Amino acid sequence: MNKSDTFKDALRSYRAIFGAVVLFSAAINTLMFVGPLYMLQVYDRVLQSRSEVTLIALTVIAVTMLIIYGVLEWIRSRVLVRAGMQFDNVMASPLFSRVVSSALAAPGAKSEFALVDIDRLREFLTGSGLISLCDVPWVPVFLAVCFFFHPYIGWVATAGAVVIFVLAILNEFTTKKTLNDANSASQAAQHFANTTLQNVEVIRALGMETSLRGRWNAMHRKTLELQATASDRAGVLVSASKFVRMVLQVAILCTGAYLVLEREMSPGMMVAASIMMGRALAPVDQVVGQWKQFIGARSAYNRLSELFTRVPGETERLQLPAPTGQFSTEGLVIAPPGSRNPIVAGVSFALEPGEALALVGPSGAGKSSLVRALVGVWQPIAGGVRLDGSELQHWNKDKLGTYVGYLPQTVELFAGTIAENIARFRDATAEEIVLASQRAGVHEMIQALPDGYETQIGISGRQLSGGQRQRIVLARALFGDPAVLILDEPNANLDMDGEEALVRSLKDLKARNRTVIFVSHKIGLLALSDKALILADGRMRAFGPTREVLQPKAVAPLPVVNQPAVAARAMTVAS
Ligand SMILES: Nc1ncnc2c1ncn2[C@@H]1O[C@H](COP(=O)(O)OP(=O)(O)OP(=O)(O)O)[C@@H](O)[C@H]1O
Repeated sequence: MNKSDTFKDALRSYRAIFGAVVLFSAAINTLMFVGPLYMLQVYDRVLQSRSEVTLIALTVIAVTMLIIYGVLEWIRSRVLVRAGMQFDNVMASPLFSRVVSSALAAPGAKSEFALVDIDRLREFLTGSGLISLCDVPWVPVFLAVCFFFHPYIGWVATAGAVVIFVLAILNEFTTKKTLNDANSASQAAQHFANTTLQNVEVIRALGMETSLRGRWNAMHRKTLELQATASDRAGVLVSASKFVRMVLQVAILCTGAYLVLEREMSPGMMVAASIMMGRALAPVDQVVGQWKQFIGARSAYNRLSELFTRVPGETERLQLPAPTGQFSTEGLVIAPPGSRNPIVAGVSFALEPGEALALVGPSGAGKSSLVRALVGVWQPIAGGVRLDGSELQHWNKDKLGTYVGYLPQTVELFAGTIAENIARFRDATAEEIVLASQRAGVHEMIQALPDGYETQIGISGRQLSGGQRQRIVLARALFGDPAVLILDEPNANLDMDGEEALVRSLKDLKARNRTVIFVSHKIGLLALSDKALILADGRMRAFGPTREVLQPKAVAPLPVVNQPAVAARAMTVAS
């Protein structure tokens, strides 16, 4: 059962409000007749009869109708504002989950722009864009009234509407591709700038600013050039359509005056017809003016629709009992997201609660890739990973995160306080946070900071040292006391104190029957492992009790290139 199947399903909840807006637009457009009718009556009745009473009565009726018109406009805008909020309520959470899943499955797909797309679509649907669209069906009604005044008037107004509409279509054809290209170029430039700015220190230290600025400038200029081309083309057409409208005003009055002279129409009808044609052309004109937003909203809709189709919603899982920590893999084959070329193949092992497994192997052997599959961020292309006998996919994703603690090779912290980072931004008590940091042996270090647990850290915790960050990330992994801990090079940035704290944490985890898997070549840590798995060239070369596996003779024959590296590594750790 899917919580939210597709984007279109989610949009359906917006239908009732959309229906209300259409109804309001219908009432508002009906009240548009007040102006022309008033003119007609004043010219043809009041001026003819010279009756002030009629003028007052007509004016009172017209003003009353216009008050209703004003109130309806006001209610329509309030309804649209609330619709925007409801749209956001329905869409925001499923969209965010899909953006995360999409970024995992296709890291280069710039999925984060979906969050901008949703704003663009909402602004169109709940702003003047939708109002213009709702007014368009009234164009034929206003034109029919023009024909009712006189066929000549009707034809002039229809010709005007057709010319303005053709200009709108031309606008679409001449600017659509360029605007889309400009949009993509702008996204690419923004993505480049975002990723570049994450590495400002390297940029400054290595003197890369000029070359990177040149690259960004080129991308930025391309966007501007495309936007300028589109705006130039659109500008010609928008000016042409304004010119056509002015000419039409003259043409309609000219036709009306001619018909009055010919006694086929009253002067009141001439003025009313001119206003009526203005009403008929206004929505067409607005749509021409809104074209750019419309194209933007339509591309946003298409991209969101594609995202919601490509990334299915989270399937609701049965709540499985908290795991004891049995962890196993069978014939695991792993490829990076979006690829079918295996990086790691043939990994099978089983661990009982309380056992520690060391993953060893030369650089590029596939250890981090294996770890990504073990924590469920990469889906295996064959085989499976089981926690307490159930495939990882069968566990609720959020719950799995609390049962399996993870320390990635690249230490990333999020903007917030140390306490929030350790608590994984969940609601947590101070006791839970302190317990996790005590278990990670980092409580004293945090307390020694001027703001302690409330220390604000930037995106990558810049004011903390590499070792401090790594120890906080270990506390984050230990938060909630997960049954399984998977640590990718947990000692990479640690000093002696940090390593001692890590060894104590691992001993404590084992003593409390937690299952631990870690990547490391440090003898101090390997000594704590019960089992070892040697990975080389993406293949499992050996698995078993650490003492047996890390004897040189236990390593299966390796391809010529990697044999010396792994053998040397195995010799080192075994000595
Ligand atoms: N996202 C990815 N897309 C494509 N190839 C990848 C991806 N991540 C890793 N690889 C490739 O997979 C291989 C194994 O990389 P991995 O990072 O798993 O090795 P490792 O054993 O952890 O190395 P190290 O000890 O240096 O961290 C490498 O050849 C790497 O280029």
